[in-house]
Amino acid sequence: MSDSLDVLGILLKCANFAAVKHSGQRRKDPEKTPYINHPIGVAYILTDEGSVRDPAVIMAAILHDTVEDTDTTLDEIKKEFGSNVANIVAEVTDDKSLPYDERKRLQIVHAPTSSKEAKLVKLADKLYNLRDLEKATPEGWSQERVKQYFIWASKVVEGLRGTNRQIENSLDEIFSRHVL
Ligand SMILES: Nc1nc2c(ncn2[C@@H]2O[C@H](COP(=O)(O)OP(=O)(O)O)[C@@H](OP(=O)(O)OP(=O)(O)O)[C@H]2O)c(=O)[nH]1
Ligand SMILES: [Mn+2]
Repeated sequence: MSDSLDVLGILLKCANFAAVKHSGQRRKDPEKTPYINHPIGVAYILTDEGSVRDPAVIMAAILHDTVEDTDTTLDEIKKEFGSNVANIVAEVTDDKSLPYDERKRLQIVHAPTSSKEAKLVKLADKLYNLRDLEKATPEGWSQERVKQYFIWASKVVEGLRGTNRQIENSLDEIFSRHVL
């Protein structure tokens, strides 16, 4: 009982931390959805669709864009949530100082050698973003850019396979509609 309460407490600490860090940020959809909907939704894909129960993976999912997109540092994540969670977040964090094309290329290169925990977060992140892309075109994106994102995401997912059948099946359904 006290163990499960500890997990609940730490998960809500994570959700609160991410909400504070992402506050003020919006998604690129026409409704300008609060950004926090994305990390919460990625974590929910893992529990609800992927049947993932590892708290470190769920915590990393909630935190997965804080270092990339806010002033959060990996040291801060390590201090608040431990090195296990911080290491997963590090694996799913792009180096924003690199040019766009290089960042995108490195995701394809690094996918196959990622840890299982990082692969799970990456799979759920891609599934969430591809579902968003099917719903609405992000502000300022051309149809060609949308098409290229589907193709690029399918290449990243190639390197993440053999990790979670349910999530991979959902991704394959999307790719069958968009990637020839
Ligand atoms: N589809 C979609 N994406 C949106 C929306 N609003 C924000 N995003 C974010 O945009 C990112 C994809 O856009 P890009 O231009 O390719 O990437 P960039 O932000 O790294 O420059 C995703 O980042 P990410 O989560 O770090 O993932 P990834 O693309 O790096 O895998 C996604 O979360 C939206 O309305 N729809
Ligand atoms: Mn993300």
